Amino acid sequence: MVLCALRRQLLMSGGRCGTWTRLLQRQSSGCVYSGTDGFNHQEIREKLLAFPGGSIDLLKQDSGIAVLTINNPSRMNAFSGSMMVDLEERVTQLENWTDGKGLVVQGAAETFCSGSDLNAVRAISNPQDGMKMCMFMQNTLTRLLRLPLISVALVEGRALGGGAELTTACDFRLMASGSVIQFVHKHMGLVPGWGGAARLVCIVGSQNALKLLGGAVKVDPELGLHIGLSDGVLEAQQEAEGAVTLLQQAENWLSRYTKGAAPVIQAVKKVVLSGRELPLSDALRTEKDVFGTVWGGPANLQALASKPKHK
Ligand SMILES: CCCC(=O)SCCNC(=O)CCNC(=O)[C@H](O)C(C)(C)COP(=O)(O)OP(=O)(O)OC[C@H]1O[C@@H](n2cnc3c(N)ncnc32)[C@H](O)[C@@H]1OP(=O)(O)O
Repeated sequence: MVLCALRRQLLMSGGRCGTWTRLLQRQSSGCVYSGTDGFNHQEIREKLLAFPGGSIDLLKQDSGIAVLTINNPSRMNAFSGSMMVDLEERVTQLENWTDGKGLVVQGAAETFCSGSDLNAVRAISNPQDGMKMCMFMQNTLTRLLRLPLISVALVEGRALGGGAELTTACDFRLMASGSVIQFVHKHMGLVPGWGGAARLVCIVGSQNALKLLGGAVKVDPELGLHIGLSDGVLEAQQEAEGAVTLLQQAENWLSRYTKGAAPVIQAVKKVVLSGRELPLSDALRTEKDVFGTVWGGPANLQALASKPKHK
């Protein structure tokens, strides 16, 4: 239905073929770039695999909350090329997880992620390869943000450069005390390229985004909360019996939004996503279609049978 609405809208406005094709593809695949943009997925995948190291680990749990771990501790969880490919594969697994409701994205060994692996960056420092890597990561992070799961980045230690961008590809961010999110790109003679600037503007507004990027500002938990980049602060507890780890705290925080049947939670994410990304008339049509998937469904019938009072 969304495709039909888009098609109608573009035909009526005399939309150009390229724009039309791009919009249709974007809606159907979740990706930003495809062959029509000169994006050769296989070619860039092979280039990235030439820079190995680390891994992206996925743990799907019976609770419906999965944990995705950026794992390259000897480089402060910097993204090697093979980790970029790994991330894409983990996102595909999550897209196919019918029982999924939530996702926590964390870094291994008490720090989040220090961005691109600078060794790989040095080796592919020509603009053509840089843009290919950037398209690959934009596609993957856009698909991550569009997952029908409610996601939260658990930021411990540092989230720098591409690591800061990764936090913006989650629905929420929780910062541990002492943690820092910093878009250090300016200090590297760069701007964000993994979609982090566009997403940051949506999260904190253009004024704050300009300050954060222009000043490469270190965002601590207090500033994060103040500008709306962070949705909560977590305190690490001394290791002892009954102590709750930061990951458990993040899962508890998320569970208030993931309580309930998976199709309903996934539907919640879909209607918010379409409201965020589509023009109003298309978002309304999507909302109607998603509504149709839950109306009269098992969770709806069960709720009706229990004669609820919402006091
Ligand atoms: C579009 C994407 C744009 C980008 O992401 S550009 C990359 C932005 N990130 C950076 O520039 C991070 C540079 N690194 C740093 O500032 C510091 O290493 C950092 C993270 C503050 C940690 O400082 P320290 O606690 O003092 O630890 P350290 O410097 O000794 O680091 C430990 C080992 O990790 C390595 N490392 C950290 N960040 C890395 C990175 N991004 N790529 C490759 N290696 C990285 C670092 O070289 C060191 O390795 P080694 O022990 O010297 O072999």
